[in-house]
Amino acid sequence: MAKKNKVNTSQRKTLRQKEDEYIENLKTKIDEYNPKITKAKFFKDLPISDPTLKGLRESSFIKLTEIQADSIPVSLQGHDVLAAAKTGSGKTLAFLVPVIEKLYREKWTEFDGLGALIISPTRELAMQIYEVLTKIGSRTSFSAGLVIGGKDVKFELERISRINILIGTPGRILQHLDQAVGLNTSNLQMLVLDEADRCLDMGFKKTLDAIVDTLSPSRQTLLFSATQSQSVADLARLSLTDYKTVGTYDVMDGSVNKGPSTPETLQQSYIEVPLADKLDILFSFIKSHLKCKMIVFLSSSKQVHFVYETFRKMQPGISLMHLHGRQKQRARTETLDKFNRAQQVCLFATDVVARGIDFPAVDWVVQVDCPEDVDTYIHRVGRCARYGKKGKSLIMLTPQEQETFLKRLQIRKIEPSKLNIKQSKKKSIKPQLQSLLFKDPELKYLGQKAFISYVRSIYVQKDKEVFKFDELSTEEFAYSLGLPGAPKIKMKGMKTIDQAKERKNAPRQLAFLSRTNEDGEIIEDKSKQPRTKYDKMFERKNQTILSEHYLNITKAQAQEDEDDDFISVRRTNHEINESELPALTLPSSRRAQKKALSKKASLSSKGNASKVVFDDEGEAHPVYELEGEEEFHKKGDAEVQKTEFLSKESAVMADIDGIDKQVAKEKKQEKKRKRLEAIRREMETAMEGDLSGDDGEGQSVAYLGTGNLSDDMHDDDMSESEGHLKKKARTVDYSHGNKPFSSVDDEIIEVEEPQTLEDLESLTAKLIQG
Ligand SMILES: Nc1ncnc2c1ncn2[C@@H]1O[C@H](COP(=O)(O)OP(=O)(O)OP(=O)(O)O)[C@@H](O)[C@H]1O
Repeated sequence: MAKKNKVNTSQRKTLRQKEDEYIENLKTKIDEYNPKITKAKFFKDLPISDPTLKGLRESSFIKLTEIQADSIPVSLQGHDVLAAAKTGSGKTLAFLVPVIEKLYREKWTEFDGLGALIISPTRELAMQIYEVLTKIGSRTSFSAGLVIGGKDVKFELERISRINILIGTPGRILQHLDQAVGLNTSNLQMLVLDEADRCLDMGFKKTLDAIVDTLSPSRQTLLFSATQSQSVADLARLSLTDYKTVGTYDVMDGSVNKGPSTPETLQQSYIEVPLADKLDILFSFIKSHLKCKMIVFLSSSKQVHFVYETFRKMQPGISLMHLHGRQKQRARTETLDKFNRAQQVCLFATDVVARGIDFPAVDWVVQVDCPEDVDTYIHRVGRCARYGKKGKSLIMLTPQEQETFLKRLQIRKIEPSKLNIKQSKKKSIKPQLQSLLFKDPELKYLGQKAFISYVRSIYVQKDKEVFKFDELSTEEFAYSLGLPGAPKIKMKGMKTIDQAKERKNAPRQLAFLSRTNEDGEIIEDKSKQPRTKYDKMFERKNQTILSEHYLNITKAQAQEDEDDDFISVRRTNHEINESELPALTLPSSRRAQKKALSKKASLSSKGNASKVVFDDEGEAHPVYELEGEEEFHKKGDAEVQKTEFLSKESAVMADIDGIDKQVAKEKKQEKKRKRLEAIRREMETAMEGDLSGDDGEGQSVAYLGTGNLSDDMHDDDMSESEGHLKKKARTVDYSHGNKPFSSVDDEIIEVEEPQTLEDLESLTAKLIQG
């Protein structure tokens, strides 16, 4: 329902004049503000407009944090800013307030197009910034857009041209700049690079350079990060002009080191743990902190997945969640939402949430795997002890990592205290893990993947003084995950590859010779032979060998495994143990080679050509070996022996049959599961429709104050129709009604409160059309 409050021309003129005067007054106050003399304590002390102040107050932001007090006045004065401040110190507001204010002072309207661009490294962070912006900007009239996912260009073209403040991830923004004619940056007033260090770490350097290249040099740029590095300094040189530095500095040239980059309210500790005991310690830790909210960092998605799945089965007594980059955006958003609301919960995560995300009231950050560097450490622990609140962190360091990593921390003035584990609290979960993996081939598969990704992560680490690949106790580590043995891993460029090459280049026949047994017979590659039923039986009985079913799962999942070209798993048991082979060496001289290959030599090595079979103990017997008659009769009546033999054999056959049926059933179930999964995925894609182009990511465009993003992004199990039924009617004032000086006719549009991203989109469309 649209109402119209009529304002006549002269009233409008007066309002416009008042607005101009108000803005001029604001500009004077900004120019007169001397940060060296005045240090504002409250937002109200700053030269900022009433609508922003109201938005801040309504969101309970009254007092300034240090970085806000230091940087906002400088940014308001129009300088480029390079700001570094500790995690959780309030950097988001430090750049959002100047952004809103700049557009306000410029009397920006939807017709002026893009006024500010905010780039953040991850989608979660972009959403968080968007959410804060919609809160504090609720009293302004700018439109804000979030671009974090795939989208049909035509759909975006219509909307993006009317966005005033665009927030997004680097790749997505560049795509827009490349494709969307509607995204016109010629008018851009401000560029914000949030978590610049993280953007660079994630390999966005070129993308950022390309974005910066397309923007007008007259824009103002704010560059924020929690840690400083040479690459941030380089980026600053390229993207900032005549900039002011604000906040803490660490290791930059000519910079001042103002102390540790971690919050004072954070109590940090470390513990020395052999790699193979980490999960035991982690489980005990969780069990003794059931009333806490904690984030547990592991180095890869596969480890997160494995630990989450196994710990869930062992039920430590606290709600468990997991979050990593390989999950769909929808699942990630949902988990973030649930974690934020929960009070006692343990979240297993990768570094995808290490930076920037503002989790409320986290008590503990536990780093099970050593971070790649001190910056990552700082960001991880920064998920707690935010905005002056207390928090605790624990890092597990292996004896190999400990000394050097502690030194690295010390250089940055971070000195965690040592914790010792009480012997009474130590409890091994290895037997439980082994039993779980024994029973469930999928868990075993996850365990193998976790093993590989950890070993791989150590191999690829840059800091070889901390991460000592050669000192990894792989067998013990595999055992600690519940695996029967360490999967064989081949790393590109390692010795084994060279050895393989050497072997490959040797004359073929000689290579065969080197694989002959003591009898001169060639040991054939079993995998090339057709597998008999008995081979299969053996595979099933022997738990250390992959079953058919298990192999099927591994094949199916291997396709999605990015590591495959880098490393390959092979079960130890499938390998011929070279040390057990006869010590044959390749003849070195040509003469010796010729001799070795001569027919005579070959025949002499083969010995007697009569056929033999081997018993369970490996003893050779002639193929037809009849039992002595006397011995046979000693065993009892022939008829009874026959019956016994038949019943024994039929019992064996029944067993085998049972196993075969089970395998067939499992195969069928697996097929069904995959079919259902495919249908589910299709349905999801269909439901996401236009909203989600390539990978389920979303995009939204909305006028500020149109609702809470997390609500909008939240996707309940509820069906779409149910979702619509639940909508509440809500009135959104899209005019300048709340602004002290309005230049547009007051107009009220009644809209439904958005529940989902789709709702938010359609609401935006309505507003734009309106
Ligand atoms: N002036 C303020 N008054 C009250 N709370 C504030 C204020 N500024 C920020 N906060 C709160 O402090 C928390 C941390 O803020 P923010 O996420 O902006 O920190 P950050 O410096 O960006 O951290 P990180 O480096 O980890 O991204 C948030 O919950 C935010 O709401």
